[in-house]
Amino acid sequence: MSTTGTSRRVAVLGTGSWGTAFSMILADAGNDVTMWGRRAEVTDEIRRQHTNGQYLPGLTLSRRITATQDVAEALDGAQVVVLAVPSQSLRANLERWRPHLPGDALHVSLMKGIELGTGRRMSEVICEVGDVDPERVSVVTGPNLAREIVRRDPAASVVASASKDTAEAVAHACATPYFRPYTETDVVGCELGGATKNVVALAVGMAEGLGMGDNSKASIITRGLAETTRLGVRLGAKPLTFSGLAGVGDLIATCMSPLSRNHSFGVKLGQGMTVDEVVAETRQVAEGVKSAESILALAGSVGVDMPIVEQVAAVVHDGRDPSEVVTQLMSRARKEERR
Ligand SMILES: NC(=O)C1=CN([C@@H]2O[C@H](COP(=O)(O)OP(=O)(O)OC[C@H]3O[C@@H](n4cnc5c(N)ncnc54)[C@H](O)[C@@H]3O)[C@@H](O)[C@H]2O)C=CC1
Ligand SMILES: O=C(CO)COP(=O)(O)O
Repeated sequence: MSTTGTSRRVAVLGTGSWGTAFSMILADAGNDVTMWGRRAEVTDEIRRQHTNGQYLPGLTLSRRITATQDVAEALDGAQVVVLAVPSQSLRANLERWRPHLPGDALHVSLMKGIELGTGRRMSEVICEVGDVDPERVSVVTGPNLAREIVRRDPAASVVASASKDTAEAVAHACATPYFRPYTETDVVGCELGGATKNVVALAVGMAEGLGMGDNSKASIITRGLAETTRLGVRLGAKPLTFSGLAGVGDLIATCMSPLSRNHSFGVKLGQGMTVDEVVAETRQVAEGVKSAESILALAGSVGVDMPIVEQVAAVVHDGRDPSEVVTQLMSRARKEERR
């Protein structure tokens, strides 16, 4: 694999699917990567066998990638710190990691969720708890299913930061012949797009599990985009961000792919499993399950109507039957499409 970036020392905190796939991208781009993970069996396997069989079976990792359970070791000398843990665990993890975070490093969020209780985006949690300057924080988001990325199938993505220089530096560090990052300054729009598409994918999955076809799924995706844009614009995002990779791009990938954990979670709910049953057999994070509640609360706090998110939250938190969701959505008062 040819390299396209200047070599940097990168710490990737999180050894799940996306932390591992993104480490592969970083190594292919010429960087040296130290991953941090909680479980010795995973970090030992990455370090000794150059594989992560639980999350990405069949992948052989570059010798540029190593792994440790010691966060101080992972962060020592890191020029870029990549955060890839489940969104709802970020705050508690950052509280432990804070003493070791290199003050001059660029921080990159790979996470697609909104924090429960605070309604904060992940970059906000990084700035607040990690005490990081917003100009040194960026977000990588877009249609990037980890299991396709590790096949090195071509994909595009967005690196968003308040600082154009930071976005450019991070994009440079992760550009490879199969991974094409675009830069963006609309951090709010990119993070809301990434978090909300997971909830919409749950709804699309439910429709599929109930036996509905492509008209139904396309309608949910499109109306999901409308309510995502409504919330984003109210919170200061640029409307056009939602027609880009962080909006439509990620919605299409996540809502249509059987590789999406959120989509698959929704399918199982539609087929009649309970949330607890699906959680029990799901070993990876489906962020939309928690973000449905936090996004709904965020929308409520600024007076934005999000009927699809509301119905998903009713299913995953209040046990509403998915078939009732359809009736609820279809019986809403008719209105103009753009309102
Ligand atoms: N997998 C994918 O295709 C993509 C995922 N993302 C986002 O990346 C973020 C991470 O997701 P994945 O790596 O896919 O999840 P995953 O479920 O594959 O891995 C999560 C990792 O975090 C660890 N973990 C779980 N609870 C933890 C805790 N309390 N503290 C510290 N570590 C904990 C797990 O052991 C695992 O190593 C999510 O926000 C997800 O939405 C974004 C783009 C693509
Ligand atoms: O964010 C993703 C693709 O861009 C991954 O989606 P899932 O978390 O639903 O697998």
